Amino acid sequence: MEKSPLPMQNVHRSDKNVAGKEALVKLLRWHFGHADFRGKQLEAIQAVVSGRDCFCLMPTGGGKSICYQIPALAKPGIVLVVSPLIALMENQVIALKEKGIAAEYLSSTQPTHVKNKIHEDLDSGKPSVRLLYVTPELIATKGFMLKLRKLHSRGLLNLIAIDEAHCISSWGHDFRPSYRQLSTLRDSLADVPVLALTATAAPKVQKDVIDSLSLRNPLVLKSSFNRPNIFYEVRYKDLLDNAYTDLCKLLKSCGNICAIIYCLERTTCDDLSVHLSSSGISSAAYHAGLNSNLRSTVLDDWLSSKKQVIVATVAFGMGIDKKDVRMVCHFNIPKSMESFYQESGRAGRDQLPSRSVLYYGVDDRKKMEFILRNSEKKNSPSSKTPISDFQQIVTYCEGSGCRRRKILESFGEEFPVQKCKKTCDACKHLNQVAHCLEELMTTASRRHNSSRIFIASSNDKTNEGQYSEFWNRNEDGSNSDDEISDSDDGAEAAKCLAGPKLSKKLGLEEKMVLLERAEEKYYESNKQVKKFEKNVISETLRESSKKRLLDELARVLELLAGLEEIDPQNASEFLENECYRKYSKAGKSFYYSQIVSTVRWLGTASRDELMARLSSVVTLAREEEPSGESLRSTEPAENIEEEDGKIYTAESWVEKPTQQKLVVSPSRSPIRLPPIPSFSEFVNRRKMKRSTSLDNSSESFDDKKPAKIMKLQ
Ligand SMILES: Nc1ncnc2c1ncn2[C@@H]1O[C@H](COP(=O)(O)OP(=O)(O)OP(=O)(O)O)[C@@H](O)[C@H]1O
Ligand SMILES: [Mg+2]
Repeated sequence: MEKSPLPMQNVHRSDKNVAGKEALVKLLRWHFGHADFRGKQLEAIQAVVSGRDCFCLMPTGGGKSICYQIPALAKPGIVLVVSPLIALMENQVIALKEKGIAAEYLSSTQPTHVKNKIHEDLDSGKPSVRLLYVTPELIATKGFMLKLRKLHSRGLLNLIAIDEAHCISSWGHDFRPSYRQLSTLRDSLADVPVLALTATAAPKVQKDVIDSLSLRNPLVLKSSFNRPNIFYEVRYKDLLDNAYTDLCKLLKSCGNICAIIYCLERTTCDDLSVHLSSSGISSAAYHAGLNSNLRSTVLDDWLSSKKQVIVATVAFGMGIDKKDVRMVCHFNIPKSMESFYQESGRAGRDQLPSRSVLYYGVDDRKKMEFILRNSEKKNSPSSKTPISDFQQIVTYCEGSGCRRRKILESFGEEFPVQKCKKTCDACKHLNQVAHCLEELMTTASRRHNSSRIFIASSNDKTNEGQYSEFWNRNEDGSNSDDEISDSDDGAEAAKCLAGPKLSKKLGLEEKMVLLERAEEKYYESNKQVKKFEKNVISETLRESSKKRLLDELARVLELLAGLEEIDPQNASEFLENECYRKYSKAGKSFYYSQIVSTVRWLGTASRDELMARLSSVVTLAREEEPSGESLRSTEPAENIEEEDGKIYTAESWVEKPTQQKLVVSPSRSPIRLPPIPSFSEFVNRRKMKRSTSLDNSSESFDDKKPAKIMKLQ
């Protein structure tokens, strides 16, 4: 739809009019339909329109885009917008075009003829484009910089807006090295005003951004980071019978809402999504482990409200502009207050009442500490200290007192508690939260003594007992910090959002090459004695795994009263032995993944499923130890099935529970071991499985229980 040019002609009459409130409000109403400016929008616009640099700190969803979109309409010429994600650029350009505003973006993903057309327009004496979105990489090219200089020399470069400016800072949560190259802008285009926009409130990031972009006497605008429409709440996993069930109930109690659930690991996303779907909640998993087509479908379904709940890693992040997200839930503790704020801030962009729920667990905390300490060790001492950032979010969860205040204080903003107006659990249910914290202390110390804690201690020097799915991926050569930030996923997500046409083949092939190399490396390094020793499943590890299973079993049996026939000690040994039998050859990564899956299964298994799987232990408790004869005749069927190419997971046991009463002593069973797949076999199976599920995904994504696979990528 083309808008009449009337309001623009009005404001172009004189410079005074250009920066005048009345004229700017007119543009806002005319083009965007908003009644008035919000927060500091007007100040930012007036500053840049009158030629001053500006640093604009506004919360997520605060309306930063308007701060450079209105200047593009207020003055002739072009506003150059630097954006970190193609998806972000594309979304904004589409939205602007729908409003009749001439906007374009330039990226390597566009067809050449489209790019050529934009360049022709820029080279013409009177370009029609008002907002040009580009990547930081393009700015760094000589050719494009030359073009900008030409535009500038013709008086056509109005403003340079750096969106998501925190990406320039290594202190920021989304550091992009390519943003560093933007520092050359000031040298080349000295007198073009620069507007830096971010929702990252940390003072060190702010300073870094201002210094890196060489902003001159910038107008620094900071809006309050308070999001009054979000209710903040923490739930304590250690005090819940089952966090999955709790989340399910919570979502159901809210009706058919649109929600995001953030998880640390891809497997949790898959698991949780299956669990929610089986409980009748329309949900889908989203993470970097899915191929780009599937991610695109999941995202489209969620954006169009076909799916209500998206269960994602932090790959699902920047640039997601869905206004009616009513709940953001962190199923695992995030790595910093900054991340938490950004992610929870995706709720309630329409300013309507929304919720942030964080499920806090002591195990999760220890796991994250472990990962962060590892990444701290890898980084140089001068870089950021993730552990100290992490402490803030731990205090948010473990401390009493207003949650909102804790968030705002961590950003250096003072916030009197009475202003919270009972919009966090700690202010609304003071006694209840205090009671939970007390109980948490007792439970945590009891559990610590019983050594059930997942990662024994973050300061522990030994490797034993510190294995998580993250640890597995580390072992396979991946970078744990990448896993937390899923930093590559940003670009992947961008490609995915920008359209299925974008290099999907390339991604897969590249991935395959990398995986094959990883496989070669794996076997090569396996030749080394040291590495081999590292991969051996030690007795200590087996003991700690048994304990972990025992603790979970004891908890489950207490919950499901009436299962006295199952002796937890025997049962935990049986389950551990199952894992050992299957994966002793493959090494501790495989073995431990299986233990983790089994523990997870125990947490969700029904009475019948438990009885079916542990039937041999039940019998064992009542029967005499069998003779060697009977051992051979009772080989379990599920192992034979697995040789037919099934993926070896705890879930495959769950889906096909044996009805046979196995009268076997687990430690003496002559059961045939399933073949251990090579790395590429494993990956190929995954690939085949995915493409099959992709074929069926449109009609039956929900109905299918995706087979759980071990984390190797
Ligand atoms: N003055 C205004 N009045 C009403 N709505 C507004 C106003 N300014 C912006 N909005 C709306 O607020 C929403 C968020 O705007 P925008 O995407 O610019 O936020 P942002 O600050 O860039 O957030 P993020 O940090 O997530 O990128 C949009 O839907 C936009 O239309
Ligand atoms: Mg924005």
